[in-house]
Formats: sequence, structure tokens, C-alpha cells
Amino acid sequence: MNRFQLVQQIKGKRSFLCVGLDTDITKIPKHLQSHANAIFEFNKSIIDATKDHCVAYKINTAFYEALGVKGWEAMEQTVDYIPKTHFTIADAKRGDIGNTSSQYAKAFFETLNFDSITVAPYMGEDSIRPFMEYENKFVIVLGLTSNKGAKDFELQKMGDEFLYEKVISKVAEWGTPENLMFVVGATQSSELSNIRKLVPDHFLLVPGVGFQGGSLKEVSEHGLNKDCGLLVNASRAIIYASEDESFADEAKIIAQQYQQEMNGYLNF
Ligand SMILES: O=c1ccn([C@@H]2O[C@H](COP(=O)(O)O)[C@@H](O)[C@H]2O)c(=O)[nH]1
Repeated sequence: MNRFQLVQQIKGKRSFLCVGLDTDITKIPKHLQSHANAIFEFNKSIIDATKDHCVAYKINTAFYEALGVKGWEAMEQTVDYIPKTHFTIADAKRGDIGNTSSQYAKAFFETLNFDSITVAPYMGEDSIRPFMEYENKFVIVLGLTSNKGAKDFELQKMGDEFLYEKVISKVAEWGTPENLMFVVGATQSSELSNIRKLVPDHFLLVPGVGFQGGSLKEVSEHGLNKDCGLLVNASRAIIYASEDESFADEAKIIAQQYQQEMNGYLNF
């Protein structure tokens, strides 16, 4: 999917919600846990229930990799099941020397047909370039993350700049808003206006609303750009909205609430 198609979808749905499929076998409703293909069955119900209210799905690969072959198969089935109208994110946080990054890119963009992948910037340009060689695919580079540990490196000053500012400005030179996005945690909304000065046109993937306490209102006030420019992710708040058989209906209700709130913030 390209940027234009993503923006069109946001405009049509009046939503910039990304549903996070952080599917944990121990947290899904009891009646599904004994199912031979429990993870995929759960995801299928969540996708069916939320697809009218969101524009993207983010699969955090850790939850699937933890289960070995069965988890990987469930991830493959899930990516294939997500409607082609929706933007897909492999939240895999990869990045390595060039030839290894090429294999990661092949794994997530060819073997699995994701639209994008999250990448850690620490190893520099040659670790990110291989992901950028694909047309209509996005590299989503960790900028300023939502966790407490962001203060250990990302929010350390290097001269008169924070490290995260240096990372975002430098990485932005390697790509364009057509193939590059940045992760910025919703818990870091006080830095969003500053980030928008560095990258006015890029999309930002914003995790951290819901369970981590980030504010959708603040993120929208400081992060929206002329094309929306935001994909706000909620995982646990949506997929674990209920532990019983009505989990998909409850997930739909929460996703719809996010959509309605987002509609009110959109400036087009
Ligand atoms: O800075 C970051 C980067 C990634 N994440 C991921 O997003 C989701 C958040 O899940 P919630 O349940 O909505 O809190 C999860 O997959 C994280 O690994 C992040 O939270 N912060």
C-alpha cells in the first residue's frame, strides 16, 4: 500500500486507528484457548469486528515467535486474512548489518506480505537501507519510544540536541514520507510539536494510548499534519476489552469509540 492509499482510507473512514494484534494465548477467552488454531481464530474475530473502525493492524511478532512454528503460521494466516484495504505493520523492531537486514526485509515484505516493518536505528544507515529497496513498503524507525527507558538513551542530550532528535533528522535524510515513518510514543506527547518541526510530512506510528496512559487528545493536538500523518495504535485496550465470549463485540465498541474521538480531531 502507498501513502496516497493510506491517506484516502483515513479520509474515508475518518479514523487513524491501528489495532494491535498482541495476541497472548494466556489472555484470550478460555473457550478459545483449547482451539487447535486459537491465535488465528481469535485474530479473525477481532479483525471482523474492528475492520470498519480502523485503517491498520499491527502485529507484534514477539507474541507469535514465542510460540514457535505454530505461532509463525498463525501470523502468516493473520496477515493474509487482513483486508487489503488495511495497512499492515510487522512490529518486529529489526535491523542488522546490511546482508542480514536484506533477509529480514525479504522475510517480512516477500515471504510475509506486510506493508511495513518497525526497525531499530542503532546500527545506522546500512542496517535500514535494505528495507527501503521495496516499492510501496514502509520502514518505521523507532524515534522516541513510549517506555520509561526512553530516558536512558533517546532523551539524553548530545550537544544541544536529544539523541532522538538526531536520529529522526538523520534518518529522514535517507528516505521520504513515501517510504519512511517514525515511532513516537503517545506518552511522549510533550515532544510531538518539536518532532513535527523535524518531520512535518511523515506519518508517525503512535503506540501508548489505552493501557500505557497516553492521551489521544494530546497526540492529535500536537501530531496531526495536513494528511493526518498519524497512526495511533491500541492493542490491549481493544483486543482484551472482555475476557468472555462477547470479546469481539466489546473490541468493536472500543474501536468505534476511538474512531469517533478521532473523527472529532481530524482537520479535513
Ligand atoms: O515505543 C513503543 C514501541 C512499540 N510499542 C508496541 O506497541 C504496542 C502497545 O501495546 P498496548 O497494549 O496498546 O500498550 C505493543 O505491541 C508494544 O510492543 C510500544 O508500546 N511502545
